[in-house]
Amino acid sequence: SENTGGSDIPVVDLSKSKYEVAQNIRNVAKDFGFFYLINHNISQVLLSKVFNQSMSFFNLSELQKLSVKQRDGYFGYTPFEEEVLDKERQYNRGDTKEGYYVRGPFANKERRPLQWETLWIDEKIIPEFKATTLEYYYRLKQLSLRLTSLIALSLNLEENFFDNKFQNPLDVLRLLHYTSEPSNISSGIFGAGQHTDYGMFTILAVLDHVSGLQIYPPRLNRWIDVPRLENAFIVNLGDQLQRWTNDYYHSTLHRVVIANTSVQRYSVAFFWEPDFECLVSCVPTICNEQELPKYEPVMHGEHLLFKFSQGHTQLDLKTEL
Ligand SMILES: O=C(O)CCC(=O)C(=O)O
Ligand SMILES: [Fe+2]
Repeated sequence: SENTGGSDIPVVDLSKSKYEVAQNIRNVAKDFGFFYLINHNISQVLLSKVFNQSMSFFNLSELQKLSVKQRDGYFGYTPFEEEVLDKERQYNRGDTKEGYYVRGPFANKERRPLQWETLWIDEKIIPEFKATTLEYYYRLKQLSLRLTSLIALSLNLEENFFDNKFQNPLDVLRLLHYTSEPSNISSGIFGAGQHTDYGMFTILAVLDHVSGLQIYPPRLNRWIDVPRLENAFIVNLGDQLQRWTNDYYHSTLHRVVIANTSVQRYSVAFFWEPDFECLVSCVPTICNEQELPKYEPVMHGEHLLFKFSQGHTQLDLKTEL
């Protein structure tokens, strides 16, 4: 049985040998699609700086935040209830959270679909914001590359199997802030509606002990809590990894349910997304004469645009296609 760090969720320990880690990932990817990641070498000092910057940003006036509001061609601020992750259940109101998407610039200069620049908050307003969030963004990029080669190993692929799929990755960091309004499942009020993530995987950091994240692992058929684990990231596998593995690895449904609490919830998610042009199809160590692909190949950018337009209905993404 897996080490579960005191909750139902397994732990993957990056201080072990890469073969042990790969085996570990393989064991948890199918039944959970979620794991805690420990010994990831990202300092708690940097993490608390990121959360401090996040709080400074979300504490600004609505007017200041709206000055960097997300618009076509740019990443930025998404106001409360702007996003609706689960239209079916959230029939009445969007997610009770606000967010801020940030990422570094792309190496290739010409404007490409979804290679959006970030609208940065003025450094006169929050001096350290850009430097701190970008430092964290680049650290998580490195960590994601490492995790990507471990996932390749876990699938009996060459460690560099995915490298050519992440030449201009569409990765993005998102700061999130939830109001203290309690969720109400029957009224369709959620911190974040149920969804799966769109890319290869997501690395999530949660501030303090404000829980609320719940997942629906395939084998359990019920929602379980994912409490915060000290010094650990929460990693969840996304749609494209499920597709690459012909459903062997699972992109697990999750949601945020805010309990009645006086403490507000802050989290930071790093979404690890392949290149726009990356064609995602079943990997050769899984699909063969016996096992046929369940899915047509899909271009990652098209999947991402589709999902993005479903959640952010106020954005006009026509020019991206
Ligand atoms: O804030 C969280 O804990 C989860 C957020 C999430 O699932 C997402 O933004 O995709
Ligand atoms: Fe998510």
